Amino acid sequence: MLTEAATRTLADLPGPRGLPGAGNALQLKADRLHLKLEEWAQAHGPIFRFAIGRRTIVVFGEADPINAMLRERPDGFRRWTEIESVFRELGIHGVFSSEGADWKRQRRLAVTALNTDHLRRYYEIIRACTERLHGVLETAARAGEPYDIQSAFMAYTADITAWLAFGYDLNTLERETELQQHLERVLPLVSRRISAPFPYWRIVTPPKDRAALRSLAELRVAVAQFIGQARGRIAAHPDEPPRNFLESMLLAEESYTDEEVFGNVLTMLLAGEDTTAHSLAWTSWYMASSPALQEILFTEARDILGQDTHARDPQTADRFEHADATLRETIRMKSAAPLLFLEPLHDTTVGGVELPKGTHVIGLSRYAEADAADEKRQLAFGAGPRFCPGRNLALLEARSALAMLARNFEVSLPPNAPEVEERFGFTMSAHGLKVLLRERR
Ligand code: HEM
Repeated sequence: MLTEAATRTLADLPGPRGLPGAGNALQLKADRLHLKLEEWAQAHGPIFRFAIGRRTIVVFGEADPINAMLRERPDGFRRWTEIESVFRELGIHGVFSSEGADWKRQRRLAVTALNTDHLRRYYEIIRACTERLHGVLETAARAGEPYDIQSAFMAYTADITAWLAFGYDLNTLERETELQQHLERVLPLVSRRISAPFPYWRIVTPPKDRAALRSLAELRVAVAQFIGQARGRIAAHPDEPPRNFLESMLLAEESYTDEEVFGNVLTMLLAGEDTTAHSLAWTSWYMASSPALQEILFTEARDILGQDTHARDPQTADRFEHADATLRETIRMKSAAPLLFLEPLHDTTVGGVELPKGTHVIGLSRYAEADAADEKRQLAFGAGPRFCPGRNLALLEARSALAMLARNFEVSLPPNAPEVEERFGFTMSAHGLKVLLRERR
């Protein structure tokens, strides 16, 4: 347990002035939450408090106390209670939203499914999706119109995650499918509900929520298909060991409920799609904004790939040092997860502040990272026992896509394009990003 001496209580902390009853709720927009909190950290210092309705929230913007809390899980800290209840109510409750013993069991399977050996054995999946992505970008380049590259990256990451974690080839890259639009609506819904001052959805369902709930219902139908296929494969080859996360859940001795299997399939899709796709989208924005960076990435890709369009094996994918460094720096500056939601399970003290059990805490991972040059203290993928198990997959698939992009296309921003904005919807996306692509020979 954290045992430092407390010098301040919650009441002693600085913070923005709010209104009686509403607190600071009226100063916050759900889709710009991270920007407002970072602005308040500048104004009030790295540890401050604000309120949404009657709920006081303590914000930490320094790497050390955030790291300390993350490392105290699962016994000292948990994710916000609302994360579990909202995910559970929406039927997407899995390893991300679980706690305690439930989390431990699911975590083991997730880590095994996403471990480096497994990924390298199945690199062919990443390669095939990179080749498809190349085809899709080629068509966009020939059309010559401003192009929504973030959607293409979303299809790319959804296809890889589904194929690797469930053995199911969605092929949203090449097939007309609405699955991706459905996926895109779910995390913003989660975000609205978690940060709501009260459970508004018990009283009224706004149109945005209704659309997201319809999407969730469609996703459940699609997920039932993956599970049906996996059960079919297991029945046909009963002696073979599980080949992926879904088969491990279906074959595990300690059986998983249908709700847990569903929840985890959706959790993996949601965790694996947005984060990596947004990071790739921001990287393409940096490329489009910096001809010098683009030249470095192109030269590296041409030197390694020659006339080939993409990396055909994991050893080649590992050679793109500049692409890797660009991705890591992008993930640091344009963090897909700029807010980490924590809650102490006992009364405790962090950063000299007394935190009673159940206090809502937010860690500003990007803001805190600005002073965390040491990679061990960086927070873009979290830290401690709940560190992102998909980090290596994210970096491998992103490297493969970025090397392909840099080798085959020049990326630019359309003339007079509106400014690209950071938007928060549980993950942080590049809102309004459109690029022009030109094929390289
Ligand atoms: C650039 C890409 C990604 C970023 C920035 C990212 C970031 C994060 C962060 C910050 C967390 C919370 C960690 C913590 O609480 O300490 C997390 C958790 C998680 N991520 Fe990722 N992630 C990425 C890609 C992926 C991918 C590709 C997958 C899987 C396909 C994935 C699966 C998960 C899961 C299952 C959890 C929950 C772990 C747990 O609660 O034990 N992530 N990720």
